[in-house]
Amino acid sequence: MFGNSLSGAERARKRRIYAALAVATIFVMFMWYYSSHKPTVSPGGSRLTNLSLSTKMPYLTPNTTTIRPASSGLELVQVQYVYRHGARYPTQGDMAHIKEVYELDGLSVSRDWINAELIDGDKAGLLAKYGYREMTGIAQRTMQRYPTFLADRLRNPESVRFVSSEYQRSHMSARTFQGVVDPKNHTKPVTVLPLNKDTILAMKAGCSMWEQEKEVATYNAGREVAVFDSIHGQKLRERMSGKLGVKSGMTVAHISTLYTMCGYEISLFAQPDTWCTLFDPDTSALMELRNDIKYSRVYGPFGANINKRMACALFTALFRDIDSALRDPPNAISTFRFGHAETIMFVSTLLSLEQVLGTENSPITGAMPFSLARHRGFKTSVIAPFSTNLGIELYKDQHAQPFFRLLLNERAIRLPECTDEFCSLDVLRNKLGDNIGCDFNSICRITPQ
Ligand SMILES: O=P(O)(O)O[C@H]1[C@H](OP(=O)(O)O)[C@@H](OP(=O)(O)O)[C@H](O)[C@@H](O)[C@H]1OP(=O)(O)O
Repeated sequence: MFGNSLSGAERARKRRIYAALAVATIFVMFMWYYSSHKPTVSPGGSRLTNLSLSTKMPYLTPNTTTIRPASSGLELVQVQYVYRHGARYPTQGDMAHIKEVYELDGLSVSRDWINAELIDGDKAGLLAKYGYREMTGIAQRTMQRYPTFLADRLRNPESVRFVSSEYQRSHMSARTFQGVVDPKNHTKPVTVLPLNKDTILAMKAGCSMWEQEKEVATYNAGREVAVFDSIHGQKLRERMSGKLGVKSGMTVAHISTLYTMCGYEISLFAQPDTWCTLFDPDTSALMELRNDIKYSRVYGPFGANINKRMACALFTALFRDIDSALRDPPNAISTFRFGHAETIMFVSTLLSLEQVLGTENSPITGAMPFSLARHRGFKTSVIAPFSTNLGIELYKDQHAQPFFRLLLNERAIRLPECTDEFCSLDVLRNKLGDNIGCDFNSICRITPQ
């Protein structure tokens, strides 16, 4: 009744069904792998990305609905924010590296990958279109976060101030932010700190001791990057040379520039379809790790001890304003300060925020397993993207006891010494210790041996 033998036609039909199932299975598996490894191709104009782009990371709008309002017993007295400027064009140094890649022997990419704006010296270091947009969006959300507080304070033009470093990118970020917060121009013009007097925003500029220590940090970072390149370089070179048609001469340093170019393409032009197609999320995270070997030593917790002091003049200014506000709350001054990537990295280093931001905080080395590195607290795409910002909110309770809350990139963070994000000001004052009232100039002075 149930003969074992199938007719020839039935056998052929079965073979076709099995073949179709096999093809479908392979297709489904490919689509799963591709979708989990390809960079997010954002809709036109959006800069959303799943790539880790280090200090060239665009500022991604946070979900600010997660910010808890203060409990009814806490009255907001003052807000102070410190920012890196918005997305900017490459500095002269980066433009030179980009030009070198454009001129690589055998480079074969389509014309739209060669973006002249990335090597236009007239634009070097200037705030870019998306940098203005970042600042506008952050200012709008700031107004929404403090709807009555800022409106009340702006009635007294003296009580909201804006300060920037001397660089155009910081100054124009401050002016853009001010234009949104104070459209009627009640407040004073942005105070621009001359570079040779700026100890709080472009603080590295005048610090000889840090400059001297930077040489050592850069040397140490170079040794670790060499270890990194010895482990990962071959695979990276094969991947990139194959994709770009470069026959020889591509170094890992060139690949680092390709990675930087991807960051600028996304941050400045919302363009994920050129150099960024060379990087999947894991490769971009690996390149960020290579960068963070350097940044964590030059500016971060794994370099010279002076890195832990470099934000002391800034915190002295912040606490000068906090103590003044506590003496006279109705006339408290809220200040918005606009600096650079290192401004926030030095703040993070002084506060040891890497311990808040990650579970792995051993020195970032060239041989660090990626499985460990992905959990590190010092990650530049988190701490130092364009427009990165740290806020200090000052409150007093019904007994006039002062409390503070920190926000990093519009998300509340809790110091390990605090039991809640709203925390006694004494905890922050004690944590900062003699960084408040420090003599920055003597810290930076090189004492003759
Ligand atoms: O993106 P990073 O933090 O590296 O930018 C640095 C600048 O370094 P560069 O982009 O050239 O690699 C650095 O410029 P440099 O000419 O001094 O090397 C600049 O001083 C520093 O403030 C960072 O620039 P930004 O203003 O934070 O974007």
